Amino acid sequence: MADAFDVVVIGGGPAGENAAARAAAGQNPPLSVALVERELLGGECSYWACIPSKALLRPAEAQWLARHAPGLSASVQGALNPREVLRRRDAMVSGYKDDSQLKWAEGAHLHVVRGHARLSGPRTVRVEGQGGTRELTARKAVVLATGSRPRLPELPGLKEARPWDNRGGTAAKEVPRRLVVLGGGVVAVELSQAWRSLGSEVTLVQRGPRLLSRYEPFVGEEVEKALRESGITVLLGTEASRVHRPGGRGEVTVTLSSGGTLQADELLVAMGRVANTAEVGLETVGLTPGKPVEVDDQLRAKGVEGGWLYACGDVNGRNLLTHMGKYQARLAGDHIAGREVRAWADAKATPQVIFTHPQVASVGLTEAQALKQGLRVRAVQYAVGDVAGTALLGKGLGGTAKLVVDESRRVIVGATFTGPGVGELLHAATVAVAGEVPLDTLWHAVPSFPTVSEVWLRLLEAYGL
Ligand SMILES: Cc1cc2nc3c(=O)[nH]c(=O)nc-3n(C[C@H](O)[C@H](O)[C@H](O)COP(=O)(O)OP(=O)(O)OC[C@H]3O[C@@H](n4cnc5c(N)ncnc54)[C@H](O)[C@@H]3O)c2cc1C
Ligand SMILES: NC(=O)c1ccc[n+]([C@@H]2O[C@H](COP(=O)([O-])OP(=O)(O)OC[C@H]3O[C@@H](n4cnc5c(N)ncnc54)[C@H](O)[C@@H]3O)[C@@H](O)[C@H]2O)c1
Repeated sequence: MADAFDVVVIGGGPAGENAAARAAAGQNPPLSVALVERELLGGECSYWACIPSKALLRPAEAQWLARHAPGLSASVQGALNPREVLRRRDAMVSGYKDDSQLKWAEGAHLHVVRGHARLSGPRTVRVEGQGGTRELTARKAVVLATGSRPRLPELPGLKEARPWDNRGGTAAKEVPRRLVVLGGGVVAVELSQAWRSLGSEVTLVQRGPRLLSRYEPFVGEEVEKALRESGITVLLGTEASRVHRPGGRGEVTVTLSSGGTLQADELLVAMGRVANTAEVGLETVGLTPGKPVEVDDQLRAKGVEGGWLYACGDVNGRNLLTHMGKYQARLAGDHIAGREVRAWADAKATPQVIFTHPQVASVGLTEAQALKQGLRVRAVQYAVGDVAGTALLGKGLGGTAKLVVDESRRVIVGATFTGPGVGELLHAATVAVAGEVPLDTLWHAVPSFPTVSEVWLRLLEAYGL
């Protein structure tokens, strides 16, 4: 017999947890919500993505900042202690156990079901778990929040070489002596820097002409310079053409399109993600498996009659970021609970921090994206190192700040910062972009002296205020 709930959520990552909790709390009496998870509550982000990667990067960033502080730099010239860094990483991922998340879910009155879930028709979900198969029905809605998995390109020998993906790259117990990284996006630059800081000889291989190509051009240039300065070999415009590692262990050889070869002890593949929709029963409700689930601005799957299927987080392919998945999930949960919602921040005000040193922080459109959308924009730029607040943090730490202004409305549609700790500068920009705060009003938002935020004042002056 089927177990009936008001809502069934498939996938207990950040998106699924937030959709479930928000739906459960959104009505009086509360809706009954089942949350189905096949591995660990908390999802990829908590154990094999955001949290461990940032835990691995943090000591190196603190060391970088200290090494730029006159008076302190001489005391911090030694190497990091890899054992302690890896131990800290293990603590930050709760030893790969989800007890605390389970406690939270119970506190939020969610009914946690363990197992692999598949849609088996409209409003029905079949769960295969250790205790057998269980059929769940949803009176109001099913939320798909199954996330994404790494994309492994068709490269001869790659699969057999058993390369690291984000799991190997964040959960490894040993520091490889030599590491080759394929890709030039966010995962590639963050994890290259993390493993280099722990002592690996790192070679990063990027097919395109620059790193981090989705951001303002200075972002890739400045991160590339920092990677090279830390001893990482960066190969741009280079592709791997085959991989050889007999038995999937030991030394791995990567053949490059240029003809040369690289030898390493580990190979990390960081070439993007694929939505987890191949094995979730999409075909039983008329959707195509294997592709992201396209959604409307209420996060309902397009093409499903009755509007009972929602999709939040990486699985819908809108923005592969934890905070944006959680944003969508809050809106989906509210909509299920009967509130009017519209998800618009995805398209115009998505913030992101890349936790390299220097950090990269961006929100909204780049200048090139704004021009492509046909906006009449003017961009202004200022050196982050030229404000007193940055100089006080240390010597030679500065990066670049850039605002993209929509000239017809005199509002900011995009902002990008590089430099020390600029991630914490970003929310001001997100408020300005999402709130469409007019420049003439921003002029009266006075940044404190001497902080890095004074770069806002200089940018507005550069614009002509
Ligand atoms: C190395 C790395 C670092 C990252 N760092 C950041 C960062 O710093 N900041 C940031 O914002 N984003 C970061 N991201 C992106 C972020 O991890 C994802 O955007 C986020 O995890 C998406 O959340 P989600 O809930 O959609 O999916 P996931 O976190 O993937 O969770 C999906 C859950 O669903 C479960 N599941 C899947 N299929 C089924 C099924 N059929 N039945 C039951 N359960 C199922 C999975 O086991 C998993 O627990 C990073 C990604 C990587 C790879
Ligand atoms: N700090 C953060 O916010 C953070 C950190 C890590 C990951 N993430 C998110 O996780 C997602 C996945 O990150 P990612 O770095 O894997 O993906 P990505 O899309 O950022 O980068 C993929 C890289 O792989 C390269 N590539 C793709 N196919 C290739 C091929 N066949 N041959 C050679 N090169 C190829 C691309 O040129 C690109 O450089 C991203 O959306 C990212 O935003 C966010």
